[in-house]
Amino acid sequence: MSSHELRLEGLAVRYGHASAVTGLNLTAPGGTVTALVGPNGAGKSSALLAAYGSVPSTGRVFLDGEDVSRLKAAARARAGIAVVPQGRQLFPKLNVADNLQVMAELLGLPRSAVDIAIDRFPILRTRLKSLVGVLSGGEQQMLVVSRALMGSPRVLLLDEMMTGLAPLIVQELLRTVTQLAAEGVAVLMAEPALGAVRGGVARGYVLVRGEVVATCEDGGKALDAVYQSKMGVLKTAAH
Ligand SMILES: Nc1ncnc2c1ncn2[C@@H]1O[C@H](COP(=O)(O)OP(=O)(O)OP(=O)(O)O)[C@@H](O)[C@H]1O
Repeated sequence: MSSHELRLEGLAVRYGHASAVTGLNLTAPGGTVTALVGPNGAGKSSALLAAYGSVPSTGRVFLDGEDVSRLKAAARARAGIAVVPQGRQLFPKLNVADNLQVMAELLGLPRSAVDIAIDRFPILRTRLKSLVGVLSGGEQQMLVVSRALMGSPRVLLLDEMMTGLAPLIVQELLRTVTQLAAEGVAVLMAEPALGAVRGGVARGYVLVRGEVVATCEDGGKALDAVYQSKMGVLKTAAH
């Protein structure tokens, strides 16, 4: 079983004159879940989308040591980087099976890949012909995770995956994600607060205004404490 790695070196994202991410250095090794925590607007989504290749950036992105910075998003997806985007980006007027088929085609996978993806969460099989727009938030998120895993990715980027979901769904998704990490997938999870997922996180980075202000290798609980203390300092400084 091989363990994968995502490495970002000097990653920077700008929107016009505004800087969203500045010189981000980060490593997400397989075997564990790495978190990227930070308040709204910190640049978490921008960093993940830049790693995936769907927003322009400077700096370098390495997948298992290989520089993929020059590849477009579709090529990075085929190389093994998958994303669960904030807002899910499903096709609400297509059914569950057809949403998965779109990704199968993007990745050049056979029709059987759709069946395998559906079986990842049993509830999806019962909703196969349902339009995605009528699924619950939890069902939609399971579909997005199944879709992200279709190409057996080496790197999995999760952008606020747990926001607004019921605790039972959060725990089910967290089990799936920690299992994938244990199998060697490099998992990078961006969240504005660790909350219920603390237990699944092994290490992480605190991002504020596009910059890493702290790192932690001692588990989710310790990372949360570091994050809280950084936010406290920022609040105090603002007063
Ligand atoms: N498409 C865009 N055009 C212009 N500015 C943007 C765009 N996307 C994000 N930004 C800005 O970049 C900064 C970082 O946003 P980003 O969404 O990456 O942060 P975030 O940490 O993911 O926040 P959130 O939790 O609110 O999604 C913010 O100031 C945001 O307003």
